[in-house]
Amino acid sequence: MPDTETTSVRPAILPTIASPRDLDALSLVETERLAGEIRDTLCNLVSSRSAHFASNLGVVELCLALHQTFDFLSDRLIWDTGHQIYPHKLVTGRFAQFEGIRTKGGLMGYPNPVESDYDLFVTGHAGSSVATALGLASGDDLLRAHENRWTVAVIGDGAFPSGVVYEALNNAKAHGRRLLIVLNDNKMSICPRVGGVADYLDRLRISRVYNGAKTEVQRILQQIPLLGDPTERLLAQVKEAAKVGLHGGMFFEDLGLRYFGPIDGHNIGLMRKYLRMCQKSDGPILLHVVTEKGHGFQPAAEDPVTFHAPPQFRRDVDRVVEMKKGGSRTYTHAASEAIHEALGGNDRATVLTAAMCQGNKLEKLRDDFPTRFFDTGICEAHAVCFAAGQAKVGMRPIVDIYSTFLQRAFDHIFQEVSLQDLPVTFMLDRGGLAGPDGPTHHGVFDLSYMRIFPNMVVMAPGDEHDLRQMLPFALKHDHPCSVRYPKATAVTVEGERTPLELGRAEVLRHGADGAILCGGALLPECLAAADRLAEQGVAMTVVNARFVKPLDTQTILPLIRDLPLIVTVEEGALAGGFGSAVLEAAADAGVNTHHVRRLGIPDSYVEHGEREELLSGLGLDAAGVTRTCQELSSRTVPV
Ligand SMILES: Cc1ncc(C[n+]2csc(CCOP(=O)(O)OP(=O)(O)O)c2C)c(N)n1
Ligand SMILES: CC(=O)[C@@H](O)[C@H](O)COP(=O)(O)O
Ligand SMILES: [Mg+2]
Repeated sequence: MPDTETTSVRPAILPTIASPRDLDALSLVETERLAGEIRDTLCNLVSSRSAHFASNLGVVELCLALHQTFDFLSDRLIWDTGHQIYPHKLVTGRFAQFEGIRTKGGLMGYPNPVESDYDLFVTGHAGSSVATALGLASGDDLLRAHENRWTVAVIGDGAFPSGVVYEALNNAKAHGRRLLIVLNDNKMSICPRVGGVADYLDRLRISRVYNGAKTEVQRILQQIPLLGDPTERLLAQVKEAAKVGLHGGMFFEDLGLRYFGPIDGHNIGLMRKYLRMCQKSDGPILLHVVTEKGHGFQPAAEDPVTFHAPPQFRRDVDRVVEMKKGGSRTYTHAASEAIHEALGGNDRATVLTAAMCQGNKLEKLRDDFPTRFFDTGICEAHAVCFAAGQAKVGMRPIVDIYSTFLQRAFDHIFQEVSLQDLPVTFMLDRGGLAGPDGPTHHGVFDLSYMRIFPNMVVMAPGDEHDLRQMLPFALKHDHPCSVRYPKATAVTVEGERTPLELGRAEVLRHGADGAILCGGALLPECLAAADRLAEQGVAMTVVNARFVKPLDTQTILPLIRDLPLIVTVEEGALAGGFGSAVLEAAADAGVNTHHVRRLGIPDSYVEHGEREELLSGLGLDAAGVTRTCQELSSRTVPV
C-alpha cells in the first residue's frame, strides 16, 4: 500500500491537553475544535493500522463533555467494553504515546489502569460496566459518602441487552445513589443491533411522551447556566416533571432510575447541561444519548460495520482512497464455509452468533439461511441456553463464538448442555492469541474449561483439513462437541492424512529421538521444528492430537513410555490444557513423565501485539519448539 496521504493539519489544542483539567480552560468553540483534532488523530491512526474506529468517532463529544463536567480522579468512569476509549486516552495524558496503540509495548486498545489513573479496570468484554459501576458507587457510599463522588458508566446500545446489565439495573435503586448510566445509542452493535431492547430504544426516540418531556426538560435546562451556578432549585422542577410522567423511559423509571433524554450526543453544550443537571441530582440516573457511529468521517458514518475496526486505509479528507485488501484466508473463513455446508446439507442444523456475525464471517449464512441463523445480541449465556433448547427438541445448533466470549456462558455449558448431554456444537473462534486486542480477547482458557465437562468432546484441528472434517463429525455425534481454532491464516498440512475418528490422533512423522505432541493449529510450527531438528540429526515423531478429549492414550502413552523426550505444544493455558491432559493420562497409567515438557501459555496474562511476535516470545513458534527439543535432547536421561 502506498504511503498514507496525510490531509490533516497538525493538532494545536490536543498536544496541550496533559490532563482533563486542561479542558476546563477551553471555550465551547475551542472544545469543538478539539473534537475535530481528536477525529483527525483517529483517522491518522487507522491510516497506519487496523484499530477500533467508528465507535471512537462517535463518542468524541460525549467524552469531552464528561471530562469537562466530572473529575474522574475522584469521580469514577467506566467505558463499557472499552473499545471506544481512544478519545478518553487522548485527553488523559496519552496523546504522545497514542501512535503506538495496539502494538507490542504500546498503549493497550482498551482501558488499562497501568497506563493511567483515569482507567479503572482492564476490560474488553461487553456489558459489565453497569454492575461494576454500581459496586463502585456503593463502595464509595460506604467509605466516603461525604465526598459525593459520582460513578458514571457509559454503555453502548449493543452492549445494553446483555443480561448482566439487567441484573445491575435490578439493584440500582438500592445502591446507586450517585450512579449515572449514560446509554450511548448509535443504533449499532458491530452489526445493526437486534431485538426487543433495540425496538424499545427506537420507540423512545420517537414517542410523543418523550417529545413532551423534551420540551419540559428543555425549558428547565434553559435556566441552567453552562458553567458555575448551583442548580438545585431547578432540579426540584425536573423531579416534578418526572413525577407527572412527562418522561419517556418508563421501563427505567419503574425500576427506580431517573430517565433523561434522548439527547443529541454530538452537542457538547447540551450534554454538559444535562450532565450538570444529573450531577446535582440523586441517582440512579439513566441518560439516553443519541450519537452516530462513525460521526465526522462520512465513509464510517455511512458504513459503520466495515469501519467498526477497518483494515488500514488511505484517505483524502473525507474520502477513503484505498483500503487494504482482505488479506489471507483464515480459519474463520474455513469455519464459516463448513457451517454453510452443514446447514445446506442438514435441515436441522442452525447457527447462532452472539453479535459477531461480521467477525465470524456469517453474513452469507445470514442471507442464505435466514430462518436458521440466530443473532442473540451480546448475550452469550442466552445463546448457549437457546442452543440447548433447540437441541432438546431435535435441532443441531452450532454456536459460533469467540473462545474468550464463551467464558460468559460457563455455567450454561455445564447445566444446560453438558449435564443434559445435548448435541450442541461449539465452534470456538479466536482459540489462541488474538493479537492486538490483547489479554481480554486472547482465547486461551477454552481447552481447560471445556475439558472438565463430562460428555464434551474437545477437538483442536491441526489444520484446515481437520477443521473441515470436525464439524460434520460433531453434527453426527449425539453429544456436545467443541472445535477450537485460532485467529490465523488457514493452513493445510501436505501429505497423506488419516480420516477423523473419535479420540484418535494422527501420527505425521516417525522418529526415535523424541516426540512433539501437538494439540491444535500450531501443527505446522511443530512440523517445521521437526524438519529443523532432522537437519541436525534428531529424528522426532510428530503427533497431531486432534482430540484433547477423549485423548488418544493408545497412541500417546507408548510414545511417552518409549521415547527419551516429549514436548507438548498448544496455543492455550498450560493450566488444565492439552499438556495437562497428557500428563494426567500418563500419571493415571503409571507412566514416568520426567522427560515431558509442556509448551503453552504460562500462568500470566499475555499482552497485546501481533500473534506471531507473541507466539515467538512464548517459544511457541518453530524456533521455540526446536529450541526446547534441543535443550531436552542435550540432557536426555535414559527412561
Ligand atoms: C462479551 C462480549 N461479546 C462480544 C463482544 C464483541 N463486541 C465488541 S464491541 C461490540 C459491539 C458493541 O456495540 P455497542 O455497545 O453499541 O458499542 P458501539 O460500537 O456501537 O459504540 C461487540 C459485539 C465483546 N467485546 N464482548
Ligand atoms: C471490541 C471487540 O470486542 C471487537 O471489536 C473485537 O475487537 C473484534 O475482534 P476481531 O478483530 O478479532 O474480530
Ligand atoms: Mg452501539
